[in-house]
Amino acid sequence: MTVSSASKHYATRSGTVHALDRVSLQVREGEFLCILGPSGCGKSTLLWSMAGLHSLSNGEIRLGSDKIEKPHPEIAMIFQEANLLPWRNLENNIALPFELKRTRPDKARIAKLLQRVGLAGFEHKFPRELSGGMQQRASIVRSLAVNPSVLLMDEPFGALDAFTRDEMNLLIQEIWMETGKTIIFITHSIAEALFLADRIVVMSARPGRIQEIVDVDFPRPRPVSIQSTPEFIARVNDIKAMIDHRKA
Ligand SMILES: Nc1ncnc2c1ncn2[C@@H]1O[C@H](COP(=O)(O)OP(=O)(O)OP(=O)(O)O)[C@@H](O)[C@H]1O
Repeated sequence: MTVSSASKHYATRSGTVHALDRVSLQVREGEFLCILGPSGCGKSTLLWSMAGLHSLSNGEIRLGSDKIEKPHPEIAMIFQEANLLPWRNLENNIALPFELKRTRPDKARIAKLLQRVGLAGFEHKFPRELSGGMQQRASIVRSLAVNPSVLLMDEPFGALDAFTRDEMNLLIQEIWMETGKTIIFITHSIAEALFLADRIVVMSARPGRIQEIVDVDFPRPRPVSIQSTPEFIARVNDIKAMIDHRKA
């Protein structure tokens, strides 16, 4: 995916908000890219534009030769909230993207994915009967069921408790290693970005710009315990200093 000089202004009652300023980025096929930055730096604006859910004021985003101006079948998005429909059971929630595309749900693929994320046997449960982590796993299945090549994740685990978040980070790492999908993942957490990413895009606050792109080369699979190693902590501090320095 290629982002070329993407800028976004929002017109509000109190004036124009300059949310993104000439952001250019080449996302490599199959990479795990994390976007890290303070609240309000335009991370969601950038991701939503990549999903074709927001239009840019200037610049363009492409997947291969396709210009992204509306949702694209190869690009799926996962939000902070699982956004399952409360009146549908899991199976019918996962079937929704197929219904929208007027195609038949790929039952074999869905069963495999449910098994993969530990939700086999829960097909007939309703969202209220599931924990937050389980709901988010279901939303991952819903996104992967249509087999997109790019998965956009907007702080998907931000609302979960620390243990569930660790579990979900391990799961998404495994899924990424197994499927080779391109994942673009927004987070506020330096540790989460370092745990997951091949590269971290550090953004600066308004107007949102790319401050720095950091390569992360810890070998995979990365265990949760890597986060307490001196090397990991040193990298967290490096990025923290980069962000603090920018504020000064
Ligand atoms: N629809 C909108 N109308 C007006 N201003 C908006 C709109 N959406 C976002 N903004 C503003 O644009 C800026 C960037 O917002 P955005 O949500 O992209 O940032 P973010 O980095 O994702 O923030 P957070 O981490 O808090 O979710 C913010 O100042 C926000 O208030």
